[in-house]
Amino acid sequence: MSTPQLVVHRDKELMAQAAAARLITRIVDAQASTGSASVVLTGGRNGNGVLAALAAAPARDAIDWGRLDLWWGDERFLPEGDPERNVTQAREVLLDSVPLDPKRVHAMPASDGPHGADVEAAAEAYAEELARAAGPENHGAVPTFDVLMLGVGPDTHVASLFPEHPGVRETERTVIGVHGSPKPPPTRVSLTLPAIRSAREVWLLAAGEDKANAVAMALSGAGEIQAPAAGAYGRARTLWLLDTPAASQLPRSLYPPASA
Ligand SMILES: O=C1O[C@H](COP(=O)(O)O)[C@@H](O)[C@H](O)[C@H]1O
Repeated sequence: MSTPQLVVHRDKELMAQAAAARLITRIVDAQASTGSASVVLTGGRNGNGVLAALAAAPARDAIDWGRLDLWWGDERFLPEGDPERNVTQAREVLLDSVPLDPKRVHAMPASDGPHGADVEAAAEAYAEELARAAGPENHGAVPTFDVLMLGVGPDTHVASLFPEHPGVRETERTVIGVHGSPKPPPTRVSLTLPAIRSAREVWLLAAGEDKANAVAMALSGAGEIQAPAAGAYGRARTLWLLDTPAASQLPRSLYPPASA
């Protein structure tokens, strides 16, 4: 488990641009040292903000897009192409404009896919896809994720793991079907906390005043059942990327010294 590090940026635009710059560097470094990189994307406003900033960054051309694996932390279980699906939004803001290898874009199943409306079967299929990509060095059922990004909801949810919901208590499976999500749509697919915690680096993204309470709660010792974001950390690094409004309720003792 790595201790959370906080970086606070002036506003959400700068936070997204800085996170995109950081992501480019991380991907290029991973590709230089191992030949490929593996990144887990998040949906939501902040996740899409980072992807839009990445699309606009000239340095994006430093990435070898054909040697990048993309996975998702969660998905809204809706038909293929639905505008509310995280993958649809990611395609629109970035993925359709870069030369990815389609075989390396691991979208979570849609509700009109091979498993139909059976979200448990869809979750199991994604768990199998992850397991197939895992190597002997992974000691587990998921491949090495270089970076796993998570948006933080105003209620402290990450991926589709909601406070006090059954999914946040999962300790065995890597992927679950989520029923009765408090945030629409009610049916979702999500990585679990054990899968999230297998990542090398976990980056939590939160911008805006509506996230301030969640950020303060998750970083002030709340348990992961009440505050799922508190249970999201990486093996080597846990980075909270915030803007000033999202950091506004943090106790001064947690506020990073270099932030303004
Ligand atoms: O529904 C979801 O919400 C969270 C947070 O979204 P935000 O718009 O409040 O930043 C997101 O991380 C997750 O991937 C998504 O499915």
